[in-house]
Amino acid sequence: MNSLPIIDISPLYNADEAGHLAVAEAIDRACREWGFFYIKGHPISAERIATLTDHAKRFFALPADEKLKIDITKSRHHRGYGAVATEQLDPSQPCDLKETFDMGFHMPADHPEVLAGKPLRGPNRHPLQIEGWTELMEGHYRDMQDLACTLLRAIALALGIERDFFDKRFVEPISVFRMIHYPPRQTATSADQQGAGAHTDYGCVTLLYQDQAGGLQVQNVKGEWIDAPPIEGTYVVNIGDMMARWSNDRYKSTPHRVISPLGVDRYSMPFFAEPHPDTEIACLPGCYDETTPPKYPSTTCSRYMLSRFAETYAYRRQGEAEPV
Ligand SMILES: N=C(N)NCCCC[C@H](N)C(=O)O
Ligand SMILES: O=C(O)CCC(=O)C(=O)O
Ligand SMILES: [Fe+2]
Repeated sequence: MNSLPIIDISPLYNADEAGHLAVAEAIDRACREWGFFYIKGHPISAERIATLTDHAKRFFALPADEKLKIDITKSRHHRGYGAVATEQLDPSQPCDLKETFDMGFHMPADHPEVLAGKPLRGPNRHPLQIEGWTELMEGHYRDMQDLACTLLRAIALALGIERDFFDKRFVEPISVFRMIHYPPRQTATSADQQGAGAHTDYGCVTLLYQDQAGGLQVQNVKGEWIDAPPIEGTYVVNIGDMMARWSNDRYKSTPHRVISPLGVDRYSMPFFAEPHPDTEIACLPGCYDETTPPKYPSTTCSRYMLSRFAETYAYRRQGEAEPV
């Protein structure tokens, strides 16, 4: 078994319970065996993807000083533009050869949680130079959160917990929508300067749109890297570490990486689904018993996320005060 499953999730959008169950079972199997799968039959249109891609290309083509007006390393709330080498997903490798735009759940500056200085809470920082950007991205963020919650309801069904377990926890979430530009790799031998170093994701589930350039690789059970090639009209979905903790490793959080293609630009757009920051992440009922006790101590979403950020962002590692 060396290729990732493709699951048609359209039955989740109609009322037939048998259809929901069949999809939940397919997702359950994929999460146990791979922690990775493709979905088709989702509601994000090809036009939406085309518009987003056009906006991403326009943004990343701006001069550096324009992009750096929303520099993420100068954002108190972890929003905005990350230049090449801002992030280092694999600490044993050079910094990632990619630039990024990150947005989250928008909270106005006068919101009580923002005034209280709660980590990761605050307003989005959009590139105002690009007309229509803010409306497009804020609408897409809501649509991606809805899609994530639809998948999470199927996961809840598979895990035998209340169907709305995750919906309740994803109110005012810290989910992130990110756009990524991977500049082309110049020579065949520069494969070790990775677009994204090997890592596991931090959150619950990640929903990834990738363009046709290729380069995403996933580790199989034998530890070999296999390609997760682009498949038109699909999203790649993967389990993150918080879901692995919640499910006591019933669901795998699988290492993956991006080897930038030679001589071509690559664009991708992951949505990292992460719950409300105060959510407790502790082994779910039904995921442990006497023979398999909980493997991870309980933590909270925000505590866990901040510890992971500190490992992969050089500027957060240096013990600098939170920037403005
Ligand atoms: N969730 C947030 N905020 N992510 C921003 C960094 C993305 C890196 C990482 N692979 C990840 O799993 O998150
Ligand atoms: O760009 C991709 O295809 C994957 C990116 C990724 O794994 C991440 O940002 O966590
Ligand atoms: Fe990832």
